[in-house]
Amino acid sequence: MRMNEKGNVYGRRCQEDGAREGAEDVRYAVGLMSGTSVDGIDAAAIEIREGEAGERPRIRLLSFGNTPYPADVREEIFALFEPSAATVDRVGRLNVLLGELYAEAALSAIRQAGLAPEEVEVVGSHGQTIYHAPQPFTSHGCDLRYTVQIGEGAVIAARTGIPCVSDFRVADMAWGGQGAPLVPFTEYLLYREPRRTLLLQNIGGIGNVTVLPAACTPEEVYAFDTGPGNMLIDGVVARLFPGMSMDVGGAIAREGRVDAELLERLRGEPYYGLPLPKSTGRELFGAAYVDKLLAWREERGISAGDLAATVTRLTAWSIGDAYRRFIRPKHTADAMIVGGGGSYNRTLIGMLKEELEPMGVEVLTQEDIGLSSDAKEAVAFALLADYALAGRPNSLPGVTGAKRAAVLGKISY
Ligand SMILES: Nc1ncnc2c1ncn2[C@@H]1O[C@H](COP(=O)(O)OP(=O)(O)OP(=O)(O)O)[C@@H](O)[C@H]1O
Ligand SMILES: CC(=O)N[C@H]1[C@@H]2OC[C@@H](O2)[C@@H](O)[C@@H]1O[C@H](C)C(=O)O
Repeated sequence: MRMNEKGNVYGRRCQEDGAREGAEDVRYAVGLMSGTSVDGIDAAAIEIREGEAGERPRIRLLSFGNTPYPADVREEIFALFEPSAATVDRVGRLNVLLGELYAEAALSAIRQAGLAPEEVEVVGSHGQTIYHAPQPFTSHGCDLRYTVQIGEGAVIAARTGIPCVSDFRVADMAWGGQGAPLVPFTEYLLYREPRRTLLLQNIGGIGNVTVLPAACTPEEVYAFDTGPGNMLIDGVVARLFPGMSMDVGGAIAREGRVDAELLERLRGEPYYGLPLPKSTGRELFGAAYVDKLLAWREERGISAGDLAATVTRLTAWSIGDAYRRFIRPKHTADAMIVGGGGSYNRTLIGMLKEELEPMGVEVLTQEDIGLSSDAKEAVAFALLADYALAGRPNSLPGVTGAKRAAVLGKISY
């Protein structure tokens, strides 16, 4: 497991705070996240201290690492995004293989944290989304929606000897919700402030934003997917720059020129205007969308670098557009804190500042506030699992559109 530099820095900060406390008032949990960018397995070991009633829990990151997927596994995941290829036997095989890889990543994070598996109360594993269908369809008089995350929790529990909470999204859908985004529940717990309205923007494969109005109650939080995060940038770079899977630091886009006409066409995507709540994924912004982009590039005769610059600008624009359209009419934000791998794309962050700072929103990254952009979602799934294991509701129905809050996650002992 490659330890993340920021995770180590955070770990050192924790050490400086003093030795970890005894087991009575402290719990340890591990969170595993494999997101839509399919860059591998993020694993975080955290310490949770329960506050007094009404207080927020206090979290410390003890270790964090990202284990890239083996190349053949990554290829198989991408293959299964295509529903006709995702036959039951292929999905079944990958489900148990991912369970094994997730268990290894969890054990590695536990070792790095200096813990023994017996000290860890729960592993929360998001799994790998291979299909997400939040728009309801009707069958036999029932309104149905579905989402598929694989990486068998029973395998994780068996290999680690620790209860595992997995498959979080389906319970929210069972109550009529989008099943996403789920991280806002933890953002409400950990980031809300009495005087400032904050936007927590994740730029992973998909982009999603959480609005935490100053002194908000859980009911006042709202969140939604803004559109592509790094998905189009990665898609274009992988197809046009052999051997590359991302625009490291935003170097390619920095050299390119935005094609105004293509940008205008891309802004017309209906998703951006859809009302809340809403969520999206590779079903819309995946391989078929990148094929379309490459065809338009040919048609307009623009360079590979210009296409990368154009989709980077589109991504920043979609986040600014989401603020203008859905947030500013209700709340004036003081700051946006960006997390996810997109934080490391300096060109994207620069463009995001150009979008938001003229509207008075300061743009910061998780690192700017002393945390880790990489670790944030893995930490969130550790905390969601801690709630699930205790049978405590861990969802925000106002965010997902569900009829009620629920205990999300299935427990494998
Ligand atoms: N140094 C870097 N420079 C530019 N981009 C980077 C860098 N590091 C990571 N990224 C981008 O971040 C992506 C991974 O982000 P992240 O791990 O947050 O996504 P995810 O969790 O898989 O997605 P989601 O949150 O949508 O489920 C990579 O695919 C890449 O595009
Ligand atoms: C179905 C699915 O996996 N959705 C992811 C995806 O990646 C980002 C965005 O789209 C968000 O809605 C969600 O993940 C985060 C972790 C969430 O649920 O908050």
